[in-house]
Amino acid sequence: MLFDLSLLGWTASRAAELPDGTVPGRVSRVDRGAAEVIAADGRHRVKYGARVRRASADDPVALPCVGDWAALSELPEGRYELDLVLPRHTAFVRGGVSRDSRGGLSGDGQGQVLAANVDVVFVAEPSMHSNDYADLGRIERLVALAWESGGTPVVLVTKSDLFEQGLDELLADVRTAAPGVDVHAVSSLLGDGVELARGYLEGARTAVVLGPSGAGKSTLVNALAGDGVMETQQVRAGDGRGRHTTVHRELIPLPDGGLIIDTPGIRRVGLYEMSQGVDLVFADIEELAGGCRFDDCGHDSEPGCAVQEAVASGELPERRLQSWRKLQREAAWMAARTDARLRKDLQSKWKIIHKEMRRAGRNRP
Ligand SMILES: Nc1nc2c(ncn2[C@@H]2O[C@H](COP(=O)(O)OP(=O)(O)OP(=O)(O)O)[C@@H](O)[C@H]2O)c(=O)[nH]1
Ligand SMILES: [Zn+2]
Repeated sequence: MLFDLSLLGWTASRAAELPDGTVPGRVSRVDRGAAEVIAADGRHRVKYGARVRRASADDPVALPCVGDWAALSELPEGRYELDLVLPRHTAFVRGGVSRDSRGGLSGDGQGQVLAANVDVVFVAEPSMHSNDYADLGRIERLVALAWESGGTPVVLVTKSDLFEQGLDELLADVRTAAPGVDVHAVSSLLGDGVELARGYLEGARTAVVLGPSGAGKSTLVNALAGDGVMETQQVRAGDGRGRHTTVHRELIPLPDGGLIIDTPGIRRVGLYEMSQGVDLVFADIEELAGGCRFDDCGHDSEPGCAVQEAVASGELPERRLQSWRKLQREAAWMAARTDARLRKDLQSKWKIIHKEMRRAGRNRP
């Protein structure tokens, strides 16, 4: 099967980053030291070249991850090797935090990239969950994660068909929790809002869907992918894996271009480092804070606190301030546990790689 890479997000500016003598491929899945990539001539399973192995031995952030664009070099017999990960435009990075058997948390200072080059982050929050309404605090948290990744959040209030009345009021509340972010109601069941969501993928953009279990993420992905998912299953059936094997695709190309990344890692997103993301979600509080008497005001009981005044006057919902406190604490906690070097290394590493590639580009015959 042939792929039109431009439908997978390949662009001229990406092409300029590709070293001579290599071909591009997009990582659709990784496991056990190898990746599945989609190249123009089809899907391939590829091993990592020496350069990738060396870099990732020092730092797991250099490991290929789903969504990466990679430079592949050709081996005999039509096989490829993954030579280089092209610069990531966005990345979901998780600090090396794991839960031990006793439920405690430990950080090993090693980050991990869960997904790369995600343009649009759909934050799916059910309009109703059991008997509860949409959880605004959870929306704030996931929108912060989305900003932190470098992608653009879009909030989808799912299962909107469960609401007969009051949906507009609910959407208005959700908008206060996500200032500056598009908010839409979606019912995958009725098909409402699905085309609106698809619109965000125009121009071959890549999306993920974040949200709690039962939010309707899979149902939405299926509604968006439609025939696309069927097609990938047929391809899989063709390679002898049996028709009825459920294949969990992690990078799903949509029929009209655009892609959805759906990985267990992204689904289980818990804690990330997210200091900047929190600031963006609480832009209203940040702005009010400009009027506080003290620069380092904690908006608690400090005199001349403009944030407390706004709560008192009803301008700022008390819930927002509580939510801000909670996420601030979490972000500080994460920052203490995530190797601060990680991000710096990540940035300088890409700078060096960029420079190397530019030099290589100039020396092209
Ligand atoms: N009423 C209604 N139910 C929906 C809608 N979308 C999904 N559901 C139902 O909600 C349940 C959960 O949907 P999923 O798509 O599996 O949810 P998920 O977010 O993928 O859940 P996890 O896989 O656990 O993360 C299923 O029973 C769906 O049929 C919708 O638009 N309206
Ligand atoms: Zn203050």
